[in-house]
Amino acid sequence: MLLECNGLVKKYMSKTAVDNLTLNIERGKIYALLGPNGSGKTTFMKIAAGLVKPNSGSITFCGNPIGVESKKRVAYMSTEPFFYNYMTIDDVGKYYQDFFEDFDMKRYDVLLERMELNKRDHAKALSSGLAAKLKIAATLARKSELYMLDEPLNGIDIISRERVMTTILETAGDENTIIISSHLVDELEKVVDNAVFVKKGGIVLEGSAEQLRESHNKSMVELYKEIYA
Ligand SMILES: Nc1ncnc2c1ncn2[C@@H]1O[C@H](COP(=O)(O)OP(=O)(O)OP(=O)(O)O)[C@@H](O)[C@H]1O
Repeated sequence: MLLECNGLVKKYMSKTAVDNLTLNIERGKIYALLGPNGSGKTTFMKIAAGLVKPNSGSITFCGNPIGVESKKRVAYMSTEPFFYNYMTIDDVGKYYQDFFEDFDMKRYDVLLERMELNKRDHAKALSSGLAAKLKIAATLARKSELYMLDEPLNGIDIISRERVMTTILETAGDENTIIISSHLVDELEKVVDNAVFVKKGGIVLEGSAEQLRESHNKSMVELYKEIYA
């Protein structure tokens, strides 16, 4: 198992963001992490990325606790901006290269081309959609075993979304694992292997997307509406 979580709890003061979450993530699969605003998706990803410590429960990556070693092998893309105002797109690549041993500049160049981004442009001058594409390019340029992308399609126009999703899947490769959180269930439905429905910090439904569709005789969009309406 790539990631094993047992009874994870994370509280922010009196607010329980992740509540007794138990989940196994398998290698080589694509996961949709689904749930309404405030359901705990980001907090879970931050725990798995080693940025937030759970109050209780356990989480391991390849059998070892989350820490310095796992951080080298896990690429996490947050919803927050990550570059400084002075940076060009070229600088963003160099900055990432300094931070991450697995960052591949050639791969970054290919991704920039796919995303129609120019290395000389200033990151702060990009439209929100282009800035979203830059974040994806920088994250995917790492040769990681687990990619966790928090709302990667936010701000990206409907025409580009399919191309961006294809780029994500092709770049990550079949042997690696992707967890994508999104509200755009219909966009994910076409591409994911597994779906995890989160509500109030816990998992309410989880499994292979195909099996969930078959056993409930509903699309993921219909299931989503049923669970959260
Ligand atoms: N740093 C923080 N301090 C206090 N409360 C927080 C903090 N981060 C998250 N929370 C709270 O924890 C809960 C879960 O938040 P989280 O961001 O994990 O949800 P989410 O499912 O990712 O939501 P969204 O879809 O809106 O991004 C929310 O109620 C949120 O207000």
